[in-house]
This record gives sequence, C-alpha cells and structure tokens, in this order.
Amino acid sequence: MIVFDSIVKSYGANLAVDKVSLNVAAGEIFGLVGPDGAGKTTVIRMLTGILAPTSGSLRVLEAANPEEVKDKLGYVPQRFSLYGDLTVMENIRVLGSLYGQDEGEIASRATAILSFTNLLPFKDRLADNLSGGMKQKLALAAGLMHRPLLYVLDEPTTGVDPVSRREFWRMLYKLNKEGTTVFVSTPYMDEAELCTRVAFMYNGRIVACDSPRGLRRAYPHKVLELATPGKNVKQLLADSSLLDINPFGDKYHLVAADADAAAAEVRAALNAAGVPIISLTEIPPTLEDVFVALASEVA
Ligand SMILES: Nc1ncnc2c1ncn2[C@@H]1O[C@H](COP(=O)(O)OP(=O)(O)OP(=O)(O)O)[C@@H](O)[C@H]1O
Repeated sequence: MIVFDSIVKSYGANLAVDKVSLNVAAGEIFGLVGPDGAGKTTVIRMLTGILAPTSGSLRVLEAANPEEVKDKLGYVPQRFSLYGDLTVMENIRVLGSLYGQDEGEIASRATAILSFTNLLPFKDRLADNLSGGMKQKLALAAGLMHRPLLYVLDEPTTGVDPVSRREFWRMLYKLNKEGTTVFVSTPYMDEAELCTRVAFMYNGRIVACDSPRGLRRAYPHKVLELATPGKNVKQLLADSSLLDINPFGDKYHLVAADADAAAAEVRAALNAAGVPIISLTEIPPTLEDVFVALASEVA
C-alpha cells in the first residue's frame, strides 16, 4: 500500500529525511514514532504528495505520485484548521463539497461520520466552542468524508487529554476493522504500543521497524524499575555497571546487562548512602526503553 525506497528530503543543507525505506501493507495500523524534529511530518508530506522527495522513489496505493490517488487518501495534518465560526456539521459539509460530493451524498455521509465519531449531539455547536479532544475528533471526522482506503494522520492527539486520546484510538481501531489502512505519526510511546507495526524515527532516519512485540524482543538489555524517594539516584549510581539510568514518571528505569548483579549493586549503593528503596524489580522493557537505547546507539 505504501512503499518508500531510500527516500531523501533535504531543505538546503538540512537533511530532514535520510534514506528512509518503508513498506506498509493493506490493513495495518502503522505508527511513525519519534521525537519532535525527527522528520515525521516531512515523511507524511511526501506520502500525501504535498512535498516531493529530493531523491528516492515511492509508491502510494500503486501510484508513483500520491496526487493521483488523492480521492482514496484521507489526511489529517498536524495543524488542522477548522472554521471556528462554522458549526461542526457545517465544517464537515464544507470538506465534503471540496471533495466534489453532491448534496445528498454529503448529508448522508456527514451524519454517518458524526455518529461514528460521537459528535452528532454537538453538530450545531460552533467549532470554536469545542474542547480540544472534540476538535481532534472533528479533524478525524473531516478526513473521512470521502471514505479513504488509506488514512494518514500527523500527530493527531498531540495536546489532547489521555481520556480523549484513548477514545480517538478506539475510533482508529474501528475504522481499521472496517478496512481502512492507517498511517499515523506520534511522539507518544503508549500510542506506539497500539500500532500493528512501528517505525522508530530519529534524526531523519528509521532506526528500527517491527511490531511492538518484535521491537521489545530484540532489546538486548535488562530493565530494572526502581522506586525510591531519593533524588540523586544518577549520582549515587554513577560508578555502577549500569548501562543507563532514565527517569520514568516517578520511578527510574535502570538498564543493565545482568539484572541480578545490577540489583545487588544498586541495593548496596543506595543502602550505603542511606537512601531507602521502595521497590526494585526487573520488568519487561517498554517501547520507550527500546527507543531510548536505539536513539543513543545512533546519536
Ligand atoms: N520547510 C522547512 N524548511 C527547513 N527545514 C525544515 C522545514 N520543514 C522541516 N524542517 C526541518 O526538518 C527536520 C524534520 O522536521 P519535521 O517537521 O519533519 O519533524 P517532525 O518529526 O514532524 O517533528 P515535529 O513534531 O516537531 O513536527 C527538522 O530539523 C526541521 O527543522
């Protein structure tokens, strides 16, 4: 459905996308995951035909130029602009008419989509008066007016509260079950977990691409989760054999080659400093652990 072959995009001397190759099959929820500035938006702009690559070749829905398959492609850009002074229903209808749909088609499709996105009760509300989460849902709804085969979303949940994010993902799943392939970029690792496959992007490059389970399985280290009220953990463990120490919410993830040996070392160092340990246990690596390790390998 999507093939990127050694795609490069540079802005002058700035190499935004560096030899990216991707292969996305029909039916996937494919996640492009990476921090701000990694190059995700640039990839998506090439995928949707807004930007042309500097070099390399791509195919989207069998076409070498995504412009040719625009009618089968839905796109929600990072900064989706709604008409604040129009209602929810009016916003949707405007988009329908942009796609050249006739009045009857627009009316029935708009109602179906607003019902799908749970926005029907708010159809007469001005877009300006929607909450952040509802605005995102309206953006999602708008991109569905023409029943896309491939749905491309650029960081659709950035700045949205966790409950709305979950609901948004439930809708993506529902859409996917109905046969739409989803390509979504996100900076959030919990969202990466929800994808069928994930490409990790860092500094313009894809540093790994696999299912969330496959990515975790390939992780070469052990992770210990440490809960402690101590504040200077990094300093206290600076001379240990730990490979990395990363704050993780109100805990720490300690990366080690040998979990048992590292646990003994950590207990000894914190005990010696009089720092209490609330818990210290080996846990399976999270995708964030995997990404941090991959990013430091290529940095
Ligand atoms: N029009 C442009 N001109 C020059 N440099 C650009 C342009 N657009 C993007 N860049 C640069 O290309 C790199 C990748 O940017 P891109 O927006 O694709 O990243 P991103 O992963 O989507 O991050 P963000 O979430 O911040 O948008 C960055 O270094 C950015 O500054």
